[in-house]
Amino acid sequence: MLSVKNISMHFGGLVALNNVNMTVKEGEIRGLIGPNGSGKTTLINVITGFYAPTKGTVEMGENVISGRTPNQVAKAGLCRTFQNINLFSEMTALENVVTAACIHQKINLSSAIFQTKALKRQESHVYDRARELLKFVGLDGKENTMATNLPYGQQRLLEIARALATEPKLLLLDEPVAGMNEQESAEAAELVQKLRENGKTILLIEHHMRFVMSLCDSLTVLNSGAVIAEGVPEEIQNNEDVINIYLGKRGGK
Ligand SMILES: Nc1ncnc2c1ncn2[C@@H]1O[C@H](COP(=O)(O)OP(=O)(O)OP(=O)(O)O)[C@@H](O)[C@H]1O
Repeated sequence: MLSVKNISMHFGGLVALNNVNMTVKEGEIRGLIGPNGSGKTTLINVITGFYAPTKGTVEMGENVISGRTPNQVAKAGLCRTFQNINLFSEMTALENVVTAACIHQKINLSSAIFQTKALKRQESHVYDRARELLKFVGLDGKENTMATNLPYGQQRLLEIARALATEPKLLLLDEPVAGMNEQESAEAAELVQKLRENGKTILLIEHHMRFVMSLCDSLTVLNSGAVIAEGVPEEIQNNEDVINIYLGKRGGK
């Protein structure tokens, strides 16, 4: 579904990514791990169109998406959540999801001015879908709560609902459980499982090793901008290079 081909990214003289290759298969949960500064965020920014790579291509199915804008990438079926919460804090939970859903709506000027029946039908469909998504992530009853007034764990769930509103084929979750307590991360793990059962393909960047190892079908490990290992969680846990550069350092929490 997603193919990262020979991607390099240079910032001046600094080589943040060096010839990275990665394939994410339809329906899988792929983990992307690596120590701080290994290039995970840079790779995500390349995949989602925030950076144009110095070299290489990113493809979604048959389409080349590298070099396109984040909006165009979202329209091609790839949506992300952010490491730091990136919600519209002065909007309600429902409004946050509705706003994201609008990228798929084709509203022409005359129907907006004349408030046609078709437009009203479209609007009511968007609101229904947004309510459904809030329920799916466990936020039913919170529709009218301001995003900023939700507890931290629920704000992260709202981010996921908002990403889902763009109907992505591939959902990219950037450190979804960062800052969550154990109970919240267990709930987030259940949600990610539920997403997979619903046919979503997921690329997950996360430092929380137990979360990653229990959820992912396969993992890609980056170190100093290069892929040093790929495989199922058990292979990665037993890979000596990985143990030395990453799990060993962090004690595999
Ligand atoms: N916009 C930028 N300009 C210059 N250097 C950058 C930029 N973004 C990232 N880098 C550098 O690229 C390298 C990879 O950083 P990156 O943030 O991608 O790593 P990471 O694996 O996501 O780290 P973390 O786990 O701490 O988020 C680092 O040396 C970083 O300083």
